[in-house]
Amino acid sequence: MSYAVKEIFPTLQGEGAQSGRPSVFCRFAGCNLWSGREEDRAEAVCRFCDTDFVGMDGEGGGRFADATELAAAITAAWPGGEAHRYVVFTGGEPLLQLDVPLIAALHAAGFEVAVESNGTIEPPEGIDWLCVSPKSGAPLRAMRGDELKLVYPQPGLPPESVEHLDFRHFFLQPMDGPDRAANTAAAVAHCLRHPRWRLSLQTHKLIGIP
Ligand SMILES: C[S@@+](CC[C@H](N)C(=O)[O-])C[C@H]1O[C@@H](n2cnc3c(N)ncnc32)[C@H](O)[C@@H]1O
Ligand SMILES: Nc1nc2[nH]cc(C(=O)O)c2c(=O)[nH]1
Ligand code: SF4
Ligand SMILES: [Mg+2]
Repeated sequence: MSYAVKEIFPTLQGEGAQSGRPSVFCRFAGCNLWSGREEDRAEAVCRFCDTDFVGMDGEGGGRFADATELAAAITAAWPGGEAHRYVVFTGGEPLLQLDVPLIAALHAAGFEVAVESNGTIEPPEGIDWLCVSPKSGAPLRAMRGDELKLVYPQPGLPPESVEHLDFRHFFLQPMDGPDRAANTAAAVAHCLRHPRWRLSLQTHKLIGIP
């Protein structure tokens, strides 16, 4: 299978339990919950997205013919040595494209493989770190994983509705946008009253890195 990639870049994981970890981000093009076009946002299932995942025109983006070719590009973007290699597949929705051959090619190159998913698609075998971020109005099919990262608040998707699921970590991430300050205060208040939940800040935005 070939892969449509928006961008590939090294940075620190900004969110969740792996926050601060050196990573290569591979952002796939396309999502099943929004076209990515501003004129479609108001009618989309997911309306608060902070990301441009349209096209293949970003840094290191393009069409990759097979798993070997994409794994080589990700390896070339890794800034460190042979140890602690970590790739984060995101998007858009990475589980529209991530498959067993690509995971195998990255394992062969010495990477741990992490995924940021909206949870609507059953994940392939072999993912080392699965972050699921459910979306109100979308079916949730990935009901276990390493971290559940709920963008907060989402009308129709209260934390209580997902906190029984089989995850090691539960995070509330304040919804960025015009109400970010109020959303952050509300998330802090919820965590204090419901200590199963911890706060995830988008730390890359705070320090101005990608
Ligand atoms: C751009 S999404 C891509 C991965 C996947 N489609 C998903 O939604 O999980 C990456 C992460 O950013 C989160 N996110 C998107 N828009 C956000 C916003 N406005 N505020 C806070 N987090 C946001 C998502 O919930 C997800 O955890
Ligand atoms: N630094 C950094 N950390 C991130 N964690 C999840 C991100 C994403 O867009 O999936 C993201 C991102 O875009 N940048
Ligand atoms: S599911 Fe993820 S990539 Fe798709 S629109 Fe929502 S936040 Fe953006
Ligand atoms: Mg992001």
